Order: sequence, then C-alpha cells, then structure tokens
Amino acid sequence: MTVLRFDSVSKQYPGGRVALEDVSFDVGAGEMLFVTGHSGAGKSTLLKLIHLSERPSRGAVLFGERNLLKVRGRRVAMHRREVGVVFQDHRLLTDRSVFENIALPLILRGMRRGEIGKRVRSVLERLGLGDRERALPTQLSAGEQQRVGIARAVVSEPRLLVADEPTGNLDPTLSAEILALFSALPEHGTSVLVASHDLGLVKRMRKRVLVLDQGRLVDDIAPEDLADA
Ligand SMILES: Nc1ncnc2c1ncn2[C@@H]1O[C@H](COP(=O)(O)OP(=O)(O)OP(=O)(O)O)[C@@H](O)[C@H]1O
Repeated sequence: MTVLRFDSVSKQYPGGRVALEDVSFDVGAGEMLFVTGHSGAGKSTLLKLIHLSERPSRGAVLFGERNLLKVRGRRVAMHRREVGVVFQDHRLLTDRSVFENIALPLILRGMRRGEIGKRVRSVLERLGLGDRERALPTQLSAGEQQRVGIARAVVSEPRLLVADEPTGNLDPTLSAEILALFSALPEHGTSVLVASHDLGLVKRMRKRVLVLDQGRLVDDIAPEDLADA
C-alpha cells in the first residue's frame, strides 16, 4: 500500500527560486527512507509540501487517497494530525512540562484525560524518558529534548513521520540512538521519511535513500545497493 506519492512535483518559490523540479516517488506503508543532498538541494521543501507549510507549483502530492492540493482551511489541521513532524530545533513549549508538551496534540483532539495519560506514559517509556515527565524542556539535555520532540510527533500514531535533520546538533551516539528509535516505528505501522545531509549516517542505516541535487531527484537507492559506510 502506498502512503505517500509525489507525482511530477515542482516547487518554485516566489522570487523565482526553483527548489524542486519534476520529482516523483512513492513511499509504502511501514517503510523508512532517507532523503539526502547538499545544502539547498530541496530536502526541507520536499518535507514542507508533505505537512502543508508549502504548496507545489506543479504536479501532485498524494497522501493515501488525499490530493494535498485540495486540502484547505480546517482540513489542513486534520491532515497534520496524520503526519508527525520532527524539527531540528524541537520547538517545545518552554513553560510546559515534558508530559504537557507531549499531551498537547491529544488534548487538542479532545481525547479523554485517562487515555491521554496512558498514551503519553507509554511513549515516554519507549523513548527512555519515563522519569522525566515533570521536567521543563530547559532542564533537559539536547538529546532528551530531541526525544521529547519525537514523542510529541509519534503520540498521535501518525501514518507518516517526517523529520528534518533530526540529528543535526547531536553527538554520534545520540544520533544513532534517535535513528534506532525511528527504525522501530514502522513496526508500529508508521512510515518514516528523514531528511539528512549526513551521508555517513544515512549509509549506516541501510535504508532506501532518495538523492536530491538542485531540486532534481537524481537517485533512488535500494538498501542492498548502498556502499558500505
Ligand atoms: N521561502 C523561500 N523563499 C525563497 N526561496 C526559498 C525558500 N525556502 C527555500 N528556498 C530556496 O529553495 C532551495 C531549496 O531549499 P531547501 O531549504 O528545500 O533546501 P535543503 O536541501 O533543505 O537545504 P539545507 O540542507 O541547507 O537545509 C534553496 O535554494 C533555498 O534558497
């Protein structure tokens, strides 16, 4: 089953910059893959089209049966509940506890308090944050903050998780740890798309890799065809 399809997608920003040019690919249910390329290659733009912070100039982005070009108004928020997003800079609410940060998407959905408690604690345990639920984000290490960002993105059990340079500021051990967490998500039914310019790291993960170069998809490499890192 296909979760995400890019069909001849181009994106030109106002001002003339072409960020993506005729990009086509599919992501299957429960698949994890990377998108890589030099700075400015179009990685962030590709992710932004998926969570609707940008719109394509040409072509179509399909999420399951949903053509994202037709998603407007209130439906944008509904769409975003099915796509978890992990940002490099975490974007946590600094005056709210770890628990509250993670619970927020469930509170917004109107979920019952008992159910919210159960779900948040289960995600906290999975991410090794069981004893940090009352802490404020400022009291956490960079790696812990990043894991809270991931917990918030996965707590709604999204069909797709997109992550933009999720290991950007982390040391190699923490980076590996975070990527191992992502690798476990497909078992829970979530497909995962990670943008990273760190080629060594991408190769070590041994997953499918899309390569962007100046907005063009120039390679789509299967795990078995990856050279050793
Ligand atoms: N809002 C914008 N307005 C105009 N041009 C933009 C905008 N956002 C990105 N661009 C341009 O589009 C191109 C692709 O940018 P994008 O951020 O997608 O690349 P990237 O591969 O994620 O780069 P990086 O690894 O540096 O984050 C770049 O040339 C960039 O300057």
